[in-house]
This record gives sequence, structure tokens and C-alpha cells, in this order.
Amino acid sequence: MLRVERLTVRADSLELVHEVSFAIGPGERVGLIGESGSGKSLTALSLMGLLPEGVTASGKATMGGNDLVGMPESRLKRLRGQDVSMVFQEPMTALNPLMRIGAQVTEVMTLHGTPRAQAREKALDLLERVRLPEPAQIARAYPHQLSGGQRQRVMLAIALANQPSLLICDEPTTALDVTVQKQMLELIAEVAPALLFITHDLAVVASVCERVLVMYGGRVVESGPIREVFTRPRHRYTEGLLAASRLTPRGTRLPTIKGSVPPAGQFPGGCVFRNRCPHATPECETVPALTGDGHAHACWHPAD
Ligand SMILES: Nc1ncnc2c1ncn2[C@@H]1O[C@H](COP(=O)(O)OP(=O)(O)OP(=O)(O)O)[C@@H](O)[C@H]1O
Repeated sequence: MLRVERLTVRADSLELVHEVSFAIGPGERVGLIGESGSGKSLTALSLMGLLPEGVTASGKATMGGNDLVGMPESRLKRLRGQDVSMVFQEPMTALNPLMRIGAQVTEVMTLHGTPRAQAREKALDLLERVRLPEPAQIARAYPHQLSGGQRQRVMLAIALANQPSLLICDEPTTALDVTVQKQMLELIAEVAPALLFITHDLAVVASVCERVLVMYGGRVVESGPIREVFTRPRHRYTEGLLAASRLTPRGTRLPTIKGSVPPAGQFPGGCVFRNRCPHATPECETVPALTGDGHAHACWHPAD
């Protein structure tokens, strides 16, 4: 559905993203992880034609027969929201503070040609779809009257309004508290037609995506199914990322807890290392999910 080939992003002579290639099929949920500054956001913004001034993309990104890279702004405007749409980290900067929520959701549809009355009706359906309570009341509210989690749901409703084939989320839950974050992640996983999910949080990517791309220094250094990458990382940088997040590959010791076996209850997310795990539970085959403190943990293997 989306095929990115040798996408390169530059600011003058400085190369910020180097020949990134990947594909996303219909319905697929792909994570894009990597440390701050590794090029995740610029990769996503290239697909939306939203690169900052002075930053340019080359290469190819084909979707539905269109090449999104280098497409004139007038054509991109039509595709944005319809082919690909994006949810950003901070909804307050994306929402218009002076406009009621209902009007903002309606407007994205009328801009794409939906008759106003129909768009208004659909806006209420969308607010309901993103599980906002009392959609009619929310539609009449201004952004500052909603909680951070509710505003992010509104952004998701706006992103889904024109039925895009691909949803891109850039750290959509970073600003939310942990319980709200978990609900939002479940919602995104449920409603996204296909997903490119950007985060630096491995636990989040493990709970939402099936496949992952690891970026480092502007390049994709590793990619594959979550389970494979998280249990058998091939790149040293991925190993480091896993160790730092305590999602360790089999046999890796965590220096901070070396020599002691934490109680089983400490790892409510379960464990991917079933056969070697002293705390093996029926959930152990799953990749660790979110735990209470927002991080994922794998089990500790004293004998490894
Ligand atoms: N407008 C710009 N001009 C020049 N360099 C830029 C510009 N925007 C970003 N960069 C640089 O490009 C690199 C990649 O940035 P990018 O925002 O894509 O990283 P990221 O992986 O998304 O990081 P984060 O997780 O912090 O958002 C960084 O070194 C950044 O400083």
C-alpha cells in the first residue's frame, strides 16, 4: 500500500535521513523506533509533505499510484487526510483554541468536499467512534474545556474523518498519563486502517505494532516482526535500546538487577522467554505489554 524507497532528507548539504526504505501493507501496524534525533519525525513528515522550511526530501514514497515525495503542494493538500493522515504529540498546538470541537471535525470533511449537513452528522459519529462520552456535548465544547486525553481523541477523530488508508502517529501518547495512554493506544490499534507509529518507547511499540523499524543516525538499521527484533536483535544499537528499556533479549543480563531474581509479580506484562523463565505464566509467549509504570519488562534469567 505504501512503499518508501531510498527516502533521503536534507537540510542544505546536511543529510538527516539516509536512503530509508520500507513498505506498509493494508491493515498493517508498523512501529518506527529510535532515539531522539534519529530521523523518525522527518521520515513521517516527508510522507505528509510537511517538512520544515529549508528541509527537502528525495527518493520515492508511492501510495495509491501517487508519489508523495516532491508532489506539488496543491495535490498534496487533497491527499493529506484522505490517503495519509497524522496525529501529533501535542493536540493543543494542532487544535484551534477559538473554534468548537464539532466545527473543527466538520471542517476537515467539508474541505474535502463533504456537504456541511452530512459532515456535521458524521462528526458526531466520529466523536463516538473515538469513545468520547456525550459526543453532542463534546462537539459544543472548546479545546480548553477538554482533558489532554479527550483532546487527543478529538485529534484522532479529525485524522480519521476522511477515511485515510494510512494513519501516522508521532508520539501520540507521550503527553498523557499512563492509564489514559493505555486506553488511547488500544483505541489507535483498533481504529487505524494501517498504522505507522513513531515512538521512542519500546513497550508502547510492542503493545500496538506487529512489525518494527529501528532508526539510528538517520538510517533504518534493523526491521522485522516485533517478536523477532525484540528477542533476536541483529544490530548493536537495537540491543542497547532493548537493554535500556529493560526489554532484554534472551540471555542478556540487566546490570541493575544482576544477581537477584525479582518476584514474579514485578513483571505483569509477561515474558517472551517462556522456556527459560522462572516466572513462566500462560501469557509468557506474548511480547511484554505496558506495566503499571508505563515501561515494559522482560523476565530476568539468573542462569543465562
Ligand atoms: N528544520 C530542521 N533543520 C535542520 N535540521 C533539522 C530540522 N528538523 C530536524 N532536524 C534534525 O534532523 C535530525 C532528525 O530529526 P527528527 O525530528 O526526525 O528526529 P526524531 O527521531 O523524530 O527525534 P524526536 O524523537 O526527538 O522527535 C535531528 O538531528 C534534528 O536535529
